[in-house]
Amino acid sequence: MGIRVTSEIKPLKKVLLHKPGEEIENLTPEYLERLLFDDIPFLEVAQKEHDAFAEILRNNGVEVVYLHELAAEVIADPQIKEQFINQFIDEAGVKSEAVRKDVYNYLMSFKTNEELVRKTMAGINKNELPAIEKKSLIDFVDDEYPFVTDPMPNLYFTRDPFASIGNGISLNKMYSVTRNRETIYADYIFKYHKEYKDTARLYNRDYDFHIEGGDILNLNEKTLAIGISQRTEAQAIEKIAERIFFETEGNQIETILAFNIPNSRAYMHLDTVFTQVDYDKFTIHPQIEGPLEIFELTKGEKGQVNLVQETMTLQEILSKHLKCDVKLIRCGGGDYVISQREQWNDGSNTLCIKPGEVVVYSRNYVTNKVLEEYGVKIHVMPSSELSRGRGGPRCMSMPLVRED
Ligand SMILES: NC(=O)NCCC[C@H](N)C(=O)O
Repeated sequence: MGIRVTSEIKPLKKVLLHKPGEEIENLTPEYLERLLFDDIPFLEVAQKEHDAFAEILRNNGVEVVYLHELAAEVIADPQIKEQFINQFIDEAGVKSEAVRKDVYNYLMSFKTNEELVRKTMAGINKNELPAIEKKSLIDFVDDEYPFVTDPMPNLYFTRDPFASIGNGISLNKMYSVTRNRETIYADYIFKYHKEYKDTARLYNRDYDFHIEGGDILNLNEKTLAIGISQRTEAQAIEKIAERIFFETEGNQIETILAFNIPNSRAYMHLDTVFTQVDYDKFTIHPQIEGPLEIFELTKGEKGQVNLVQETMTLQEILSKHLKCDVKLIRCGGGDYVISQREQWNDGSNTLCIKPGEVVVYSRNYVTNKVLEEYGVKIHVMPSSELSRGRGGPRCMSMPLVRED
């Protein structure tokens, strides 16, 4: 079936998740900021919350697939496995030949490929490897840093490393060093997995400019919204526009809307500040109502992308492109303190599983009540630990198939 996603709201059929694992237990206060966390979640509870999320999806007819399982299926081929491990070691920045050999042997020693993949995600502590016989200078220049390969604690935000667009994907170059390593799994899945290897790549991880999946919203089959944000550069949007309009086939996108949003962590991605919950309803961070600077990119003549700059409110721009009178539902209702608090825990980051039905975090109870008042059906998931990573249900899911 491959990838098929042309909307934010049509019935969700298949979704990619990653249940957080030991990578979370490899977070320490010193390195939190670099690893883009604000706190250390309690893994056992985070996993239970994540299972509850997956259960809600399954109970609503969604097939759930896990990142480590797809990656393990790919490396069932011994040659691909060897290539994967070597590339993983390169990208983890392991320099010493002796340590590279140890990491290679260690990863090869796992009984199952799922365990191997999980270990690459979790990070390898120095004390897991045999003490190396020091030969080259680099082996002597030891330091206090505990890891040979860093953990990837943000992997449970499957929304960001790649994004489904029509029947293609954008395999992203991420803003941060830590998250860039996450895209290796999608790289292998979209190169080698029998179900996904023919998927068109509308962007690639080796391109120059950064773009992340949380900034990419499929408004409808003809309109894509992308945030120019802390995580996504304007040049990346121009590049993906060229790929979509001129260099790839099979998508129906006619307009790309580039939303210029503030460059700060509070507005990390476009889906941090608004998500669609029904044909004509969005839940939003109250401070994003605008007027906003928006650029409309369309297919021009002779391989040129046409660009029109507009200043419009969020309500006006969404109504124009969705051809209906869009209602914006404010996170936290109208109250300043509540909206700030619930926005901090991704109150406007919902996962729509069919028009008018969304998965939400329990802790955003004020916003959730407002959603119900607007007639939106909510599926509430527990949220005390997962929310510490600063992402909500949309961030924690990558739709692979939505009904047309
Ligand atoms: N789409 C999203 O907003 N994803 C949340 C990502 C949170 C993660 N800690 C990050 O900073 O990248």
